[in-house]
Order: sequence, then structure tokens, then C-alpha cells
Amino acid sequence: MFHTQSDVVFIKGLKVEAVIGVYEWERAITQPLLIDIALETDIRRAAKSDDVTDALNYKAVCDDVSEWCQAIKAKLLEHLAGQIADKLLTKYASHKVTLSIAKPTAIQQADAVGVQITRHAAASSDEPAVNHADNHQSNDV
Ligand SMILES: Nc1nc2c(c(=O)[nH]1)N=C([C@H](O)[C@@H](O)CO)CN2
Repeated sequence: MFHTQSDVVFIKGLKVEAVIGVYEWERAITQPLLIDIALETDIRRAAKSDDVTDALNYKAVCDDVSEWCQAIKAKLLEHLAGQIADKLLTKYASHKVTLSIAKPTAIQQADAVGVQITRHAAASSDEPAVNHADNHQSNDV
């Protein structure tokens, strides 16, 4: 089954102080991280009900991501981003997450450095995997 809607719940510039970095001196301090998140999700139920319990709650996502960053104490931004994307897809009703994590104070000559990743939820077991190359007749874009 294709996902044809492209609704997104997003968070921009979430600031988290966490232990992050590969060098010895970085393991003894916290540094700021700036995090952007886009969670693809179907917002139609929340749009109709106007009830936050029907929504993918961005406050809950901010709280979780802050806590996970501080707990993981990753060396590489790649590791941190991968772990957080996996946790978001497991916990929240989203089939695709795009996540960027920047270290604004890591490189003096740069405004920020970081990584951006996109991850998809595993296809559910009751839906056979679809080979998109074999679906030329599909109206989905
Ligand atoms: N691709 C990456 N390169 C680097 C990372 C990283 O997480 N991913 N980290 C560092 C250091 O921790 C750096 O931030 C210290 O200034 C270097 N390169």
C-alpha cells in the first residue's frame, strides 16, 4: 500500500545540551545541539476532531528527543541521528522521518556542522513489499 498523503508534523531548531563528540575533551562537557525534525503522518483525524489525543504531539516529541540525546551521549552525530530516527519511528505514528542535527559551536569557522538523515518505518508484515519498478500503472506520485 502506498502512502499518498504527505502531511508533516515538524519541529525546527530544538535546542538540547548534551554530551556529544569524539574527542576526550568533548566527553567532559556538554555542547548545544540544534535539531530539526519532520515526521510524515496522517493528520486528518486530528484535523477533524480538533483533539490533541488524535495528533502526533510535537511537545511529546520534543521532550523525548531531548531526553534521548542526553542519555545516548553519542560520539558521532551519525550514531545519535540513527538512534533517534529509529526511536521516533517505533514510538510515533509516522512512516517517514527526516532529522537533522547540527553542532553550532563545533567548528569556529562555520555557522554549524551536522548530519541530516531520512528513515522509513519497516513495512508492516501483513502488507507484502511492493517493487515500485513493477508498478508503472500506479497513479501514486
Ligand atoms: N561526520 C562527522 N564528523 C565529525 C564528527 C561527527 O560527529 N560526524 N565529530 C567530530 C568531533 O566531535 C568535532 O565535532 C569536534 O570539533 C569531528 N568530525
